[in-house]
Amino acid sequence: MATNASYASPLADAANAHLMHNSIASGILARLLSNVNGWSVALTLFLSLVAYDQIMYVWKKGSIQGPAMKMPFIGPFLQSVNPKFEEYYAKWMSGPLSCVSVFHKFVVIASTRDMARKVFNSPSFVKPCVVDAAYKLLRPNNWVFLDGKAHVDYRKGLNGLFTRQALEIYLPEQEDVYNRYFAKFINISQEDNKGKPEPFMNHFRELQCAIACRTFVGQYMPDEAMKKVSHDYYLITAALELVNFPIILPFTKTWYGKKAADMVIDEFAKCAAKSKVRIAAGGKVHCILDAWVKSMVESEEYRQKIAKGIEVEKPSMLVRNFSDFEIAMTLLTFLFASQDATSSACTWLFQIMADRPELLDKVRAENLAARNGDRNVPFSMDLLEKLEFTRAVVKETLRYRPPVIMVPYVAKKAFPITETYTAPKGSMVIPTTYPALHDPVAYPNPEYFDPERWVTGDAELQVKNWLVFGTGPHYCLGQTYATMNLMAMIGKASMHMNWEHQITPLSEEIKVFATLFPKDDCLLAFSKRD
Ligand code: HEM
Repeated sequence: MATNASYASPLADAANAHLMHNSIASGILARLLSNVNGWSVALTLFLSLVAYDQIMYVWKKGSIQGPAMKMPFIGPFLQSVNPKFEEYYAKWMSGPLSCVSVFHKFVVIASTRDMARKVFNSPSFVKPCVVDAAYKLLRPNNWVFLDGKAHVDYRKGLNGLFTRQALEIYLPEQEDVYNRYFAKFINISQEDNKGKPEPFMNHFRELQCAIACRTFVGQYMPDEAMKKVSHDYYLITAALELVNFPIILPFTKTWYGKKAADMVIDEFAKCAAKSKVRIAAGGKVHCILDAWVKSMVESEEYRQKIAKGIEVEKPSMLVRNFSDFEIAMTLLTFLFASQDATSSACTWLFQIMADRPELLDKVRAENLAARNGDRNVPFSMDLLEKLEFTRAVVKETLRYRPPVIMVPYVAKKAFPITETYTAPKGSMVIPTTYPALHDPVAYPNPEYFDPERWVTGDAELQVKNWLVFGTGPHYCLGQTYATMNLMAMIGKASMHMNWEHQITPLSEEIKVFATLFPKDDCLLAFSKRD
């Protein structure tokens, strides 16, 4: 039957319709595809990624200050390669919280004192991340990246290396370095330069590296190795930009930095091996490494006696045994934390004293009086503690030109910094120190260098603003040592040397090389003081 013959079930109809649609669609697709080539696919993909990158940026930025759009992918990467103090300053002034996005990194900057303190004091939300490249250079399993209890426990084992009693032991090594370097400075200025000033920033970097190495590892490191560490450390600093290219490419700054860091770890590991032998043989403690190794030996003896059931007094610092490599990694963090900051403070201190002779005269008079008129009296903690005005000069230098202006942290989870803004998980959150230290309420007339504010003024009471060494669980381990070292340095220099500063239009301008330095690298000429 024709009707029956023509009968088709609804299913069959649907299948036919589907086939028909398919053939139409494949026709359209074929026509579209005939216009598609590799380039248009790549372009579409690229534009989608650009759009995704922008949308994510705008979403993360939320209500805080920052550019409305970001430069696709790289953001202000080129600016961060050569950071300018003025640009940072403008960013801090733009609002209490502001942001940038460089490559995949979203960065939140906490500018005001209270915002900065909030970040420093929120260990349940943030942990230090240093900068990206630091993980690669210092190694990801370095103690400075530990968090929470593991960090507190590790740090407890290091605190004993920086007590007043311990710091006193390291003074003779430091005095020896200052004697040698001051003689060298005079020689450079008088013999090589015939009294003409030259930039001293790099000499100060070498001096501070020598001080650090002698304090950390004493005489275990030969002079030649120390010079190499000082020279190559420059490459480590150069590698640590706020944001680096994500992978280490050969012959880039990070590549050279990594090689230098490996070399420094290797040198420190050799020192650790030597110290273990010497201390085991009953040698005296001369440096931080010796003090640490000694506490390992004492802790081990204690554990063995307790295991045998012998009652003994617990050592003040109970630590486990560390391998030479572990010790070397930790010493590298000390160098990493100290080298740039102390070099910066040292450079400003010499410049500021030269530019303000009336203050240098006061430092001189105080140092001579504390040494009972004999300028050759060696360093001691008693002596340093008498130097009230010298301490004020050092503190004012650290306030006026804080070496560390920003401390990168990373948000471990979404971090509600204010009621209206939450930093997304994984973002870099950076508390700044400069605005708090130049806050006119805490430090009236903040652009004026005034040590008296620490003596007769109330600067000492402004503890909330004193962020030079950070605050919270990661505050600077070396702050007492650093302050004492700078006091010892400038006091001793004032006893034995005169120095002239050639002021240029760039002397008071600030350049950022990890820390702050005068833009002209501080042109000085030293001479012997009779
Ligand atoms: C003028 C010199 C120095 C300045 C301005 C300075 C400043 C700082 C700052 C701002 C922090 C971060 C603190 C935080 O996150 O709350 C820090 C951490 C640290 N500093 Fe210093 N520092 C100086 C010298 C030194 C020296 C000489 C050492 C020597 C060992 C040192 C060892 C450390 C260590 C180990 C940390 C990390 C502490 C931790 O994570 O627990 N610093 N420093």
